[in-house]
Amino acid sequence: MLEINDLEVAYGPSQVLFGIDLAMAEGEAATLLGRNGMGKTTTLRALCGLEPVRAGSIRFAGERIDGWRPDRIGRAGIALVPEGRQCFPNLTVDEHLVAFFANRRSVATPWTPARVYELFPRLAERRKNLGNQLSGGEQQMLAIGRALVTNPRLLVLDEATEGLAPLIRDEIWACLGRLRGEGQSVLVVDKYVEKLIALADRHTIIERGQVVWSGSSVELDADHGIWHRYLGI
Ligand SMILES: Nc1ncnc2c1ncn2[C@@H]1O[C@H](COP(=O)(O)OP(=O)(O)OP(=O)(O)O)[C@@H](O)[C@H]1O
Repeated sequence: MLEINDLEVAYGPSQVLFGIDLAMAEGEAATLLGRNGMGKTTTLRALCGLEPVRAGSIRFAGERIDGWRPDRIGRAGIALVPEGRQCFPNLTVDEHLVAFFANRRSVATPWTPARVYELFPRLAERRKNLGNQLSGGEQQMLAIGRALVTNPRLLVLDEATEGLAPLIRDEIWACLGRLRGEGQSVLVVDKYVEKLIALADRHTIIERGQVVWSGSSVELDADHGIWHRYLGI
């Protein structure tokens, strides 16, 4: 479903990705790991068309999508839950979900605003609140809901548990586990390796814009030397 080959990205003269490879099959959950500033967010942003690709290729669902505009990539079925949530301050919760709802692939049981409210009852209580009137946890739930109602083939989450209270974080992990159980393909960047091992099938670790390790949850779980060496844990 997704194949990133030899991806290179630069911010002006400063190159930050030096040939990232990553592949995912439909229904898989994969992670991208690495210390701060190693290029995880940049990889996700390039995948979503938010940073220009300098070299390499990105194929999704049989098409080469590098060079496409972000809205086209979104319509092709990739939805991003961005770092920092990026909820619209002047739209209500309801407006976020209604504006983004689409069932382009005609899935049998699509994510609708009503289903998102079942998933996150706290959001239902806040449905008339504006984006800037929500707590961090509520904004995160809204960012996930906004991505889900596009009914994506691939859901991409960048640090979705960052800065949240432990109970809310657990709620987000439970939500991701449920999505995974329903067969949703997910690509996750996060810091909680134990949670990610439980959630995902495959992991890719990057360091200074290059892949330094990739393998299964079993392999990552078995070798804490990898955690120490590449993740500083
Ligand atoms: N807009 C930008 N302009 C210039 N350099 C940038 C920009 N965004 C990121 N960088 C640099 O690119 C490198 C990779 O950053 P990136 O945000 O992709 O890392 P990351 O692995 O996601 O880290 P973090 O966990 O801190 O978000 C870093 O050195 C960062 O300083």
